[in-house]
Amino acid sequence: MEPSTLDLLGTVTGTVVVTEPLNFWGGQRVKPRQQANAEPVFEPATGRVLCQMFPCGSEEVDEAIKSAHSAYLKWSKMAGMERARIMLEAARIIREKRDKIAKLEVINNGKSITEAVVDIDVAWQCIEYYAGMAATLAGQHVQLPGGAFAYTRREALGVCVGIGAFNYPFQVAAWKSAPALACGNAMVFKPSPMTPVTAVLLAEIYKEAGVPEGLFCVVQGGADTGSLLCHHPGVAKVSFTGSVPTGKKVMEMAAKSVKHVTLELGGKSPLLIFKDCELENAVKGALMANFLTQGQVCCNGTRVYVQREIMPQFLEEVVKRTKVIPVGDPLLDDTRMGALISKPQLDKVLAYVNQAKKEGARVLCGGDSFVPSDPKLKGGYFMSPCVLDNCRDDMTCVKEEIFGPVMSVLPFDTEEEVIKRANNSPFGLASGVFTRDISRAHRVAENLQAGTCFINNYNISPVEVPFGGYKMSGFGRENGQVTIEYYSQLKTVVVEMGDVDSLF
Ligand SMILES: NC(=O)c1ccc[n+]([C@@H]2O[C@H](COP(=O)([O-])OP(=O)(O)OC[C@H]3O[C@@H](n4cnc5c(N)ncnc54)[C@H](O)[C@@H]3O)[C@@H](O)[C@H]2O)c1
Ligand SMILES: C[N+](C)(C)CCCC=O
Repeated sequence: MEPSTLDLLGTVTGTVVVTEPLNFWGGQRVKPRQQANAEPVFEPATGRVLCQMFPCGSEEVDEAIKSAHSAYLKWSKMAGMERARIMLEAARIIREKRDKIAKLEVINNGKSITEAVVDIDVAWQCIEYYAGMAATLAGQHVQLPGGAFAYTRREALGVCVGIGAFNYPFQVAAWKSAPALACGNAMVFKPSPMTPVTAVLLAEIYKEAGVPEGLFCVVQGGADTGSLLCHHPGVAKVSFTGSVPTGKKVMEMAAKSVKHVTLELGGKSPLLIFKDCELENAVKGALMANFLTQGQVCCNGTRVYVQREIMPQFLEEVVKRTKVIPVGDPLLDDTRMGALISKPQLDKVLAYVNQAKKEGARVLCGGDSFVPSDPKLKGGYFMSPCVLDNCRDDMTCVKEEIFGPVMSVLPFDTEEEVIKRANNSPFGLASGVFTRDISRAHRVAENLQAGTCFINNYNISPVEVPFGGYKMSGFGRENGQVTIEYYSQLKTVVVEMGDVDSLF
């Protein structure tokens, strides 16, 4: 038997090679049927090939969906308490394997181990949270005239597809599968082709916990495989996390057979810092809003509006702290920023910084590619975190999602003005406000057009609270109680107790 990927992990950056199959259905890893279109997957910290990703074709997608469907038939008939018990066991196994899963996530994604450990914790917490909800799913009883009555049943949808982005590979798989499974659905999950290695671990964990074979399947691939999933007649719902352009295509494909859709898309979120804020917290909040996962976070507050009177103090402090962020080997405990996902992504982000300079922004720090002193990291996709000043609302760096460690800072004068400017964006994923004025904080939260508003903090997303977008950042929600509604449907049963009163 081949050693498990997790056994390979007593190791350091630059040494892991993944050779095991990364597809999973029918209760086991499945070898790719054809090797023709293999794509190399890179370790971002070194630029070395970590593994090959073999995209699934139509027969493989079909097999996975059939396998998921047969599991769904069993799983959806189980009591909520039975499903909960198995999901709690899955959460326990993830907790037990947390450090190893986190390590593999770092090797494939490039984020720091400190962050990856939190991501894996959030993943098991999400499964635990929805396990707790599985037994609470219930309908309503409605009394009708003449002793008749009706009741509602909250039923599963069937086979749901999850399509993930590269920035939170394991966590996204958990955020999608946990509510899906709690409601009695099965899921076929397709990770990003750049981060294929950890979703299959989740599949193995669900299996070990006792789900029916096929309940959580993994198919690998990019746009073509994703499109096969979105068109497949055996799929009831697509939950997509990714960019706006791809999200539009997913919605279009799903519309052809009227599938349910959840879209978790991109953002360009505003963070409003008022002069009455607690400045040190506001600076820390701005760093949290911009530099997690090398800035590749959908809800990042990348438009930082600072009230003019405190701009000099804010800039001095934020630049001082940005300059000392330790960038380097993501597997080291002291590292706080690892490598971007790919060379093209690094080049794209650096090009955004150059464009910003051409349009009149001033680089206060960072914005260059970075080569750590450790020779094994010389081929990695690192850059120094960047703060841009002199920004205007019409600049590309303020309008477009950069998806890299680049903070754009803009001055403002009044509350009314900054709310208008903050809302002048097609995106609406998140927002934030720092102020000591409690009335202002809630007024601003009410008036910002975004799915989340953080008051006096940023980028904390406990699994108990819903997460999702307004406007072009998408619709539907992940996490929180409400997500149950996005993975279930309501059946009404009407019961006559007397004779039929026919008009004919
Ligand atoms: N709102 C959220 O919760 C959230 C979370 C993470 C990332 N994101 C967004 O994701 C983007 C970055 O991730 P990315 O670069 O992986 O996004 P992407 O849109 O390039 O890819 C996302 C996924 O879609 C798949 N895909 C590509 N073409 C497809 C098609 N035609 N049909 C079906 N699937 C297809 C990809 O293979 C990948 O799995 C950013 O815009 C970011 O803001 C949003
Ligand atoms: C866990 N965060 C930081 C809220 C990120 C959620 C997923 C967005 O990319």
